Amino acid sequence: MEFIKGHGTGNDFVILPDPDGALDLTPDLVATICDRRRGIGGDGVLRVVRAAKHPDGAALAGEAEWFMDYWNSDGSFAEMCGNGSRVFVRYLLDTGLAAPTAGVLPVATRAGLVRARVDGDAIAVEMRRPRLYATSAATLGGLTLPGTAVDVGNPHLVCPLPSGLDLAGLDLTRAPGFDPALFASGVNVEFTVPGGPIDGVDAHVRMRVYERGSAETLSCGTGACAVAAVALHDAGRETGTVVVDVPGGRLIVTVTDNFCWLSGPALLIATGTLTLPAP
Ligand SMILES: N[C@@H](CCC[C@H](N)C(=O)O)C(=O)O
Repeated sequence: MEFIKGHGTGNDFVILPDPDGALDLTPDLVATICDRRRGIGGDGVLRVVRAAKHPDGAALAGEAEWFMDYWNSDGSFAEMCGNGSRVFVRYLLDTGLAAPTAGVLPVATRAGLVRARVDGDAIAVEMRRPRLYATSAATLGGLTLPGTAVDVGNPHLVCPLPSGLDLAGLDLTRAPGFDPALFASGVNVEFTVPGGPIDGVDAHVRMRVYERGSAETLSCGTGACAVAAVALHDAGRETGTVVVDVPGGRLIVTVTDNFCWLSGPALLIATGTLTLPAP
């Protein structure tokens, strides 16, 4: 079958066009496709299905033609993927499968509807406003790092590093520990340090992330939204614009009273034919 490879700030995805939802996509198949030696390699899979043809998208079929069926590289589902939705929209636009109406293209996801806008080379998606709901902690090596639990449709734990601790020095080859009572379905963990001042924005943060289901990635869009919401909250603000630098580039997050805009580059880089394993 045809596949397309794309990425947003280095968060890379294998796109599988499956308009009628006919493909028998299993966790094992997703894990094989995402394997960087035995497969194509990616942080996740974006299956492109008509909303009406997928049980998780059907309720939104009146509002969006296409459903982003997102899978993590280990074959688990996630409710939402910020960078994935931006790459998904790039694919829909470049192939002509969809076109914006009045500048806006809606996409159905497991976390509800996201609305996308093309913004020069960047694609911006409007998602739900991040909800800060608890304090918790991550453990890493011998460290216990306090953080804030944030719901962006999917779960996040944002841990600002104490001064003196270097972001680049963290060993994220292993999963950080977290409180399973608070995060029963697992959590994406972001580690942050302040960035230098940038004119015209309310905060600037640098982050690394260990994603649920995908290990360390070069970027996480929903993670950037969670980090921005915590940075604004710590600055005594509820809304504003935050520059979030990830290892794979730069994302801009704008939190409004009701929504959160995530903007950054989204590129398609290759197409090919995937030979599916014999059943
Ligand atoms: N990289 C994504 C998030 C993907 C899902 C996440 N690993 C989860 O399990 O919640 C993003 O850009 O938001």
